[in-house]
Amino acid sequence: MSIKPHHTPYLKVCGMADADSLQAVAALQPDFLGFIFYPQSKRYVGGRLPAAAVRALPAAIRRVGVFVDEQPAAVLDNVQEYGLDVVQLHGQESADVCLALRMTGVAVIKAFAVGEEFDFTRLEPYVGCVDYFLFDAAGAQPGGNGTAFRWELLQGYTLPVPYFLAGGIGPEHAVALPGLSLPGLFALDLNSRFETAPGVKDAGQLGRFFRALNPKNQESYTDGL
Ligand SMILES: O=C(O)c1ccccc1NCC(=O)[C@H](O)[C@H](O)COP(=O)(O)O
Repeated sequence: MSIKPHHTPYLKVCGMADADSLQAVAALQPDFLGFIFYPQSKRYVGGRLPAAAVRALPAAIRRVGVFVDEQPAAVLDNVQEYGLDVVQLHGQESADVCLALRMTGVAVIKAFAVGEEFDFTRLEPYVGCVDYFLFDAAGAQPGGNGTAFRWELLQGYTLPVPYFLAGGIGPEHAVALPGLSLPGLFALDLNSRFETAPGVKDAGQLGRFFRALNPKNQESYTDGL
């Protein structure tokens, strides 16, 4: 019998669009760093972050490109140019598009916007076509809205696809997150709640948050809230 070791969720910091902040956040060794390839986003990497700075990241940090209803050929061009390990599809991409991209060897995250309720049967066609789901709060923008959905909706999750929990996760959640037990939870996604400006992350605040996810450090963290 094998016993799977319990681990705290992996950490993804998304929406990196500033070279200095990229270096500071990379030094914290997150598991994933996300880059937005959606021109309408305030965190769009185009013209802000050289591809070479992304390619130069340590291999232990997985580079995630976030796309919204982009042509697969354009997604793959950016995979090459930026050395992306993972593509996060944050629009209405079909299961077929996800599978076609995955077959090229890049890992695929399919994002879904969660409102007051969520119909989990929508996910079924994607099983086997993606590596991960990402559940984000529905809002005015496709992502980066800074609001949370009701995480309890995930308590009955039964699909064999691990997921990223996203949407409005902020410094105050470090207290509740270590005790959060959601089936299938793989990683936490942090973005606008840790910014000093769009695309510029507060590495000090992120570092305190990372440390606080270790329950042993909780008491000193709440002193600082
Ligand atoms: O962050 C954006 O500007 C963005 C724009 C368009 C599509 C996706 C986008 N972000 C993707 C993410 O994975 C975010 O981290 C996620 O939406 C959560 O963001 P936040 O609510 O700010 O924590």
